Amino acid sequence: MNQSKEQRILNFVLQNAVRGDPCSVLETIDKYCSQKEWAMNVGDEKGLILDKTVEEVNPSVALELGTYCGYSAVRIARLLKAGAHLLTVEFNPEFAAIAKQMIEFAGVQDKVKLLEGPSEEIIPQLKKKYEVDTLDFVFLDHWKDKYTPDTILLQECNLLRKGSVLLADNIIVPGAPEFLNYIRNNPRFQCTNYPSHLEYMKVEDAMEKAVFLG
Ligand SMILES: O=C(NC/C=C/[C@H]1OC[C@H](O)[C@@H]1O)c1cc([N+](=O)[O-])cc(O)c1O
Ligand SMILES: [Mg+2]
Repeated sequence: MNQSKEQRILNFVLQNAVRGDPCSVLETIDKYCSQKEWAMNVGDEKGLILDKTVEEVNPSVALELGTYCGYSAVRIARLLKAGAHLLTVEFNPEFAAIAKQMIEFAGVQDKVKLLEGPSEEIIPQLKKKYEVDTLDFVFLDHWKDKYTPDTILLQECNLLRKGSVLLADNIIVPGAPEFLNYIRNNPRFQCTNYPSHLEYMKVEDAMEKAVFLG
């Protein structure tokens, strides 16, 4: 059976990146996906916005929704301080299997917990099953129509505290209009827009940062 694109991306990393070097893994994925096959990693341009936000928040506990191949999990984990960790949620088993290998090859597995399943099932388990008190940082990059219901669910599960930072990818492409409307009209969030470009393309995209005001 022929390989998936995600398997080809992983193989390219295993053969060309430096084991245990997260930056090398990121560069190698970006090289493959800009030169050979496009894939929906946050990429190097929007990745810089992600980096700056993670460095600013310096989270002890971070959540990512939509792991895919693990590019942004590696990107986030490489910046986490000692003792901090990232929980990343992926419901597609094939993607989760690829991401697990990607995270281990990058050497950040001790900082990342990959949770396989639908976000709406996992979010309500974070406190009891995954010993989360509150989340300092949340990266939303999964199905765009799940950004809003999952943001509401995070609040209902008391997983956000005053100052928790949400960062959402793909505000323009594929777009998350309902989320943008929800979050920008919600007095409990302070929003900032970061114009950028769709990964590996000359197409406009943007990220939206939303700080929970408690
Ligand atoms: O659908 C996108 N992401 C959501 C992926 C959602 C889920 O697809 C299967 C897997 O469970 C993954 O989590 C997406 C799509 C594009 N795009 O240009 O089509 C660009 C992006 O950055 C994206 O994150
Ligand atoms: Mg995305």
